[in-house]
Amino acid sequence: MLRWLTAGESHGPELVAILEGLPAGIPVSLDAIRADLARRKLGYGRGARMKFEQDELAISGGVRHGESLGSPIALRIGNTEWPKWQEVMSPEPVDPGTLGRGRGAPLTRPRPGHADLVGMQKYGFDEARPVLERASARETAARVALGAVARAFLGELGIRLVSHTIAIGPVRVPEDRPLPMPGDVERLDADPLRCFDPETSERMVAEVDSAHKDGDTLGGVVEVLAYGVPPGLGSYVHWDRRLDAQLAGALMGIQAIKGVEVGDGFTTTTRRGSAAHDELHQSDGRIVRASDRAGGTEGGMSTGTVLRVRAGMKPIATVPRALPTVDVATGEAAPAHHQRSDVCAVPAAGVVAEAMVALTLANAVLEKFGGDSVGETRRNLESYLAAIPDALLTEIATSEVAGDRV
Ligand SMILES: Cc1cc2nc3c(=O)[nH]c(=O)nc-3n(C[C@H](O)[C@H](O)[C@H](O)COP(=O)(O)O)c2cc1C
Ligand SMILES: C=C(O[C@@H]1CC(C(=O)O)=C[C@@H](OP(=O)(O)O)[C@H]1O)C(=O)O
Repeated sequence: MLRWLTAGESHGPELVAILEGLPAGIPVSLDAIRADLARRKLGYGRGARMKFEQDELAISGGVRHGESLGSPIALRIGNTEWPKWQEVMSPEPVDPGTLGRGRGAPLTRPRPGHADLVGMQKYGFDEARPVLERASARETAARVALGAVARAFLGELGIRLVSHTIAIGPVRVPEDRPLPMPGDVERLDADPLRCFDPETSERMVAEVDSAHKDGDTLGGVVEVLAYGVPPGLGSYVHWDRRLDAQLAGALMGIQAIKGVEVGDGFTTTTRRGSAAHDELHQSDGRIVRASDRAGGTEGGMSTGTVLRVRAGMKPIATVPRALPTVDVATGEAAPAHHQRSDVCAVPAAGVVAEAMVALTLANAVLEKFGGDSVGETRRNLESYLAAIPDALLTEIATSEVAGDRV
């Protein structure tokens, strides 16, 4: 079983993350993790903080000479903004007199749609600072770092991931467009919205500009694809062993994600059964699926076709033209607090979603195949595949052979 934990506040000294349960022998490169951290900062519409804050990555355990040791992997990501926040976020008590001004002023006007109000009720705070510090999606940097390690493990088994933006607000990629492949990552990352369709991307940029001009924010939809996933990860035997349920939980666990679809998801509900499923046919001694509407799972198990999941993100809650709220210090109506924020963080959410899918798949792989070294995991996977009887053989949709969406 793979376990992972993150800790750290948005304006604290650093984020820390631990990943336990990965086998030895996985190539783990600081540069590869840094590259993923940089990808998480991408996207047209992100706020000023992404430009000046650097993610200072260090590995403090579990890796030697570029390879995992099988022991817990410990990562640290320093917040370069820390010097400005040392007093506000000091772990030691500070003089309340000096704290009450500037950055340390109490945030008593909770933002509708953020964690502020319920967090204050739940944890017994009289202002929102101690809530938003951990609710903030700054924490997703730690998950992306862990996800990069999980992806390196999956890569050793031929499983490769890619994510892209499907929609920004009402602007959506038409359903008949081809799916990106893992080899398209550079092109995707070069696009302002990480959108694979240039014409839609232009309209997305205009939508972000328009929201920005209006002092407003946007959400959208991202899609994660995994190629080379063997059949049989997850299980139908119990609810919490279903791969689709695990993926949905992992994606829903990302800040601001409010909907998840597996495959054609909600669109499937509008179809008749005869047009909703993936027919099985015989071709060259293999069973092939005539379409990929299910998105790579049946009965809570991976099918071997392209795994395709989508996550819907709500618009950013810190709306520049601040929403009406109540100042909990006075009981009076007031605009919600706002200093700065992203107009749209959907492209970044795609990179985070990719990390969460990688961690979920890595866990499912280890549950099925185990292994204390990556070589052992690989041998177990190969012998499982080799033991599938000829009459049941299907193709695994690797990134080399997978076709366009049907
Ligand atoms: C990558 C990313 C960046 C985000 N940036 C902001 C932001 O700048 N301002 C904001 O109010 N919310 C932002 N959010 C969303 C909030 O963190 C989220 O809405 C909040 O924690 C409340 O959780 P909930 O939306 O899941 O209920 C971001 C989310 C993600 C995934
Ligand atoms: C710092 C990050 O995202 C932050 C997530 C976030 C939120 O409320 O979730 C609010 C913003 O922080 P601030 O209010 O300090 O500008 C984002 O910048 C990051 O992704 O690294």
